[in-house]
Amino acid sequence: MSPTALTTGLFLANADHTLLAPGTTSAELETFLLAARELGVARVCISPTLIVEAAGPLRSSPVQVVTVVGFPSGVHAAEVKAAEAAQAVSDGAAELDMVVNRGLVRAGDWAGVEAEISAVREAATDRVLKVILETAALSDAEIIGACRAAEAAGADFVKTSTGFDPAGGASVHAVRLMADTVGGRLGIKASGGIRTAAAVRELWTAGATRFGVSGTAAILAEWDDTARAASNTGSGSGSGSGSGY
Ligand SMILES: O=C[C@H](O)COP(=O)(O)O
Repeated sequence: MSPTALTTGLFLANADHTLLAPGTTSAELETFLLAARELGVARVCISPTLIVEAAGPLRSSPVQVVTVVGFPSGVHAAEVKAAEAAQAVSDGAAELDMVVNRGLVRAGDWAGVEAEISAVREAATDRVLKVILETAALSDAEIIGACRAAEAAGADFVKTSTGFDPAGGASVHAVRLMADTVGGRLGIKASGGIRTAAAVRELWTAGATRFGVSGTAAILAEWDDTARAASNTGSGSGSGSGSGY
């Protein structure tokens, strides 16, 4: 099934405009948030210690806050990730992007992977939960296993990448594999190294339903809705489900 054409509006509704650089100052955060309002993105993804501070610049705007848990390595104890998630909920995050413990994934310890995702799920029962797999550092079998564990633990999305790992970011191959495994039941967030409108369209066609992008302004600057016919010719498994999963 071909996905719905990805218009500017649909992209904005499914974009998590991202600023996760360590060392971000209050002034940089405010500039970023005001730009996010101008761009019209549905959400911003920021570091957990900045959530409370973001409330001021986002006041009276529909922009929601996404934050990260166990970021970027994922090698935190499940209890620590759960506590971090609980704090983020209390601070006002609408969505949580947790980094999975990649060592557990590579060891094939699916019960362990499911247990740590479940711990975060229980700490944030009414928030959208995404599980970052760092797909560029995993084999296909590991990606499939991690997607299944995320689904079993009650996650809402699986997400390709932190954007900070030397192994790389989102790929069409990984997104297609994730979509083939849990697409239609879980959302698929592509993130890390997505710099062009063409890349966004390609990932959408492969099955991505959400985009984590720091270069949102540059992507929008070159966006051309008349190119949407081209995005409809792919044979990916994307659900094209708008702002849902
Ligand atoms: O989670 C989102 C990523 O950190 C964004 O990566 P990027 O800066 O390469 O767009």
